[in-house]
Amino acid sequence: MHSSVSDTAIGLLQLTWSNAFLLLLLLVAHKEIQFYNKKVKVPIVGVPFPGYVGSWIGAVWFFAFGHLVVRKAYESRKHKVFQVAMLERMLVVVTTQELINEVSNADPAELSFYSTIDSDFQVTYTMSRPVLNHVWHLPYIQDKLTKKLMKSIDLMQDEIVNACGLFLGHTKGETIQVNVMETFLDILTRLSNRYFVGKPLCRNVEYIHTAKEYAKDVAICGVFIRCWPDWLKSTASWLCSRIPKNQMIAMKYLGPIIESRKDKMDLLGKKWKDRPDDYLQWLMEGAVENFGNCNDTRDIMLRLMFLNFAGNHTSGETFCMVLYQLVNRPEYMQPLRDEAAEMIAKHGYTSHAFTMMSKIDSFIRECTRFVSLGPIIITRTAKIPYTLGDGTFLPPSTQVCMPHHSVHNNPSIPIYANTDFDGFRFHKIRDGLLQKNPANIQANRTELWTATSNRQLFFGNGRHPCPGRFFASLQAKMLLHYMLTNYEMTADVGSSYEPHRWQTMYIPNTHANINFKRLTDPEPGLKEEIAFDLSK
Ligand code: HEM
Repeated sequence: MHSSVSDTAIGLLQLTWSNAFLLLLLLVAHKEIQFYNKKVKVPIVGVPFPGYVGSWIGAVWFFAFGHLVVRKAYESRKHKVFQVAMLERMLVVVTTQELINEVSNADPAELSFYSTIDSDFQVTYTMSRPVLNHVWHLPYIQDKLTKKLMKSIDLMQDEIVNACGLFLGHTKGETIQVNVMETFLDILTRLSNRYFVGKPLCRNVEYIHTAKEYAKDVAICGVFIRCWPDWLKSTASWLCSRIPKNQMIAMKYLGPIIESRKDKMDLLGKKWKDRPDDYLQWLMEGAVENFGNCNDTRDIMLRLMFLNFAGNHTSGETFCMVLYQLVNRPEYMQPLRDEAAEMIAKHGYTSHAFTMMSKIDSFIRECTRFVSLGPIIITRTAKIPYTLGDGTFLPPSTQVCMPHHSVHNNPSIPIYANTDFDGFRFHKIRDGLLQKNPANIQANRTELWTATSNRQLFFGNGRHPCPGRFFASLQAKMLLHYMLTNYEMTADVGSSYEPHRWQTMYIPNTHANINFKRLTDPEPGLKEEIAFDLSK
């Protein structure tokens, strides 16, 4: 019975009618208990009529048209707080700036981020519970990982040159058409893993495939497992065999590296001068700091895979979303190239030069505002009975979130007054400030993509803003700059660049292609390096 969820779905079709009926009954009973136990007294939107049957119809409707339900309710301005019916639970949405602030900044003992992650991704059955129970790995992301990238951008550049050469072509004049999602998930996973585990593992095809698929498998299995009552979850998780399989593959590669590094740490201690400077090493040293040793190889592997879960698909999907907008708006390409060339001429090929590329930052942020990765964000779970500032009572286990895509398109918020696409919207704000006062050194930091606030929610806000956002931002800018400089990118006339939208997700179109024509000669040694990597 060891098969993936999709295999299982096919297997379920072969079940007898009586078994299928029993399964359906269990699901219905589970939803009924969920619906009545967590009844919140706020208007339900997107349901044809109130009550249990209405919530079922609403849930099916929300599955298909969740983005429209949320947008319509937000734009109607009728409710400060509303709720929507989902297949497995109700979801409360707050809409005012005050309530968005309140929920983002709430005490985690009252409105919890980790309980949401646990319940959405069923962490106990997918990524392993200890990874969430004690998040000692977290500070290494915002602090060490970002700093490492800023001071060693040569590693990122080296990986970008290699990955683009391999996937997008390295012969001058050659045009290659690629499937964007597949290709850029591979590229982004390789780039991040250069800093997570270093070379050569970051170029190992099987490891990168596993690191890339991990997030998708966890997300799909999380949705599948959470539909079942608690007592059936471990049986349900038994059907999600791709996660243990991926963990085994990750262990096959990471286990020996961890063991050999551990031996050196034991042998040489602080005298080990040329120790690797990557996330894996920081994890091992963090384990020693926290527990006196790093003997739990599996726990270290799981934490590294957690980072792959958190960082790869988010970065990959965001980048695809940006590319789709760019090839459909080619008039932005030259101004982006010109600004990048100007900044590099002024500041050298440094992280500072990329910080100063205001137009690229603005363009990326505008794409994420205009398209986005889903209608809602920052979901929190009530750990205790909680009363919101407007008096709305949330029983324990209620999930509450905010409609970021609607907020980012709300014309009554001054920076979004004109909601049409304007790639240089945020650049113009910074430029305006500098025109008024050229000595204003803060101007360059205003309204950056990585900023978080109650009107810029893409990376979260309040207590749990994404700690990987500075890494993701610099990585995306460097990759985009390299592509603009070395390739002509054109839309494929046969492709649709509309995202797939369902329930609370927008996924950049997985079938879309883009044409890449190499404009420059390959970097010295690139052909040989790629040939060598491929021959292994
Ligand atoms: C464009 C890419 C990315 C996007 C859009 C994104 C978005 C987010 C969001 C929305 C949250 C949750 C905020 C909340 O609910 O309050 C989050 C959390 C998180 N992100 Fe990212 N992220 C990205 C890239 C990354 C990368 C590259 C890493 C790691 C290197 C990373 C690591 C994390 C972690 C560990 C958390 C959990 C934070 C915590 O426990 O407090 N993310 N991210």
